[in-house]
Amino acid sequence: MLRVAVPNKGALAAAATEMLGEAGYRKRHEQRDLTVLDPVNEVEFFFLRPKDIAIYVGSGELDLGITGRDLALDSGAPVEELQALGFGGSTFRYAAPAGRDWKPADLNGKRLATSYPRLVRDDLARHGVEAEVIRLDGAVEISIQLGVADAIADVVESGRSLRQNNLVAFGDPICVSEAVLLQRRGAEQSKAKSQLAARLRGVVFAQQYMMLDYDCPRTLVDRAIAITPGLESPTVAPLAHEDWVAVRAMVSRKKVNLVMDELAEVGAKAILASDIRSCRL
Ligand SMILES: Nc1ncnc2c1ncn2[C@@H]1O[C@H](COP(=O)(O)OP(=O)(O)OP(=O)(O)O)[C@@H](O)[C@H]1O
Ligand SMILES: O=P(O)(O)OC[C@H]1O[C@H](OP(=O)(O)OP(=O)(O)O)[C@H](O)[C@@H]1O
Ligand SMILES: [Mg+2]
Repeated sequence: MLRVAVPNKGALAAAATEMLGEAGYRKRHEQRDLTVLDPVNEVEFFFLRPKDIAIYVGSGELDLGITGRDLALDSGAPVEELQALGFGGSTFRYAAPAGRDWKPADLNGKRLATSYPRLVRDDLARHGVEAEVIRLDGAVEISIQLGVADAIADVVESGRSLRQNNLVAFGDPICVSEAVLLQRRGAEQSKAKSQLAARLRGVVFAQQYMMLDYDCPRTLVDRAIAITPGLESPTVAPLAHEDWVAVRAMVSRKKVNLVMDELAEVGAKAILASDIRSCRL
């Protein structure tokens, strides 16, 4: 039985559960359940705090875990990424009161509040900066106003929390994070583990692509398939009207509207874009 850790609350929990559901695994029905057995797929899921997940996986007690890259780095646990999962994206950054041009070197001798002390200490050491790291559990942005810190290092997603507190981010991001599938560093591969990773990869790819179907005059098909080359090659199928063909190709979700505009301009008709739920490439 494969033992897999999943975030039980916070920013990653809903999307992680959703992705596992799309990949064909059993979902938990009760928010408070700490374990779910999926006998069909021979997996047991453990719903844990995202901060703790890398520790369980690094110790070898659990085979796989889903958590944030930043949280995994901060734990210091010996884990490695098998697959980036494309959700829970954020950057982890230094920030300080607006109105001054801050640089990481300015943190020397300052008090720096964060919920990710190891990630921050490692980065300060890389910059050769000596600062006092103050560990807080959350609401870190308010700590400067309340007088316990001079600067912070925190998760930035939209940047709204920084703006609301009149703070500016500075320096390169300490970490560019997203949710990741982890295993213990150097752990042996098993069929069960690679199957779960492949299923999640299938959902990640499916979310990044759309399926495009359209009809195209036979004379224009070369121009059309240059716009939609697909992954290997597009499907071109005959239609009842012999002057026309049907084309089917996967297209990057981000570019799909642009591609549809170009196809329409070339003379394609009945251009349909549909979601892909999962795939194996
Ligand atoms: N807007 C966001 N706020 C916090 N974490 C985010 C956000 N967007 C993505 N993340 C990622 O989610 C993970 C943090 O999740 P976690 O559940 O610990 O934080 P949280 O949602 O702030 O929960 P809590 O405040 O209860 O600790 C990190 O990997 C972080 O990069
Ligand atoms: O850039 P933004 O889109 O504003 O998102 C980032 C903010 O969201 C999170 O806080 P959360 O609401 O989880 O509160 P917390 O600080 O108490 O964890 C995170 O810690 C940042 O404060
Ligand atoms: Mg938080």
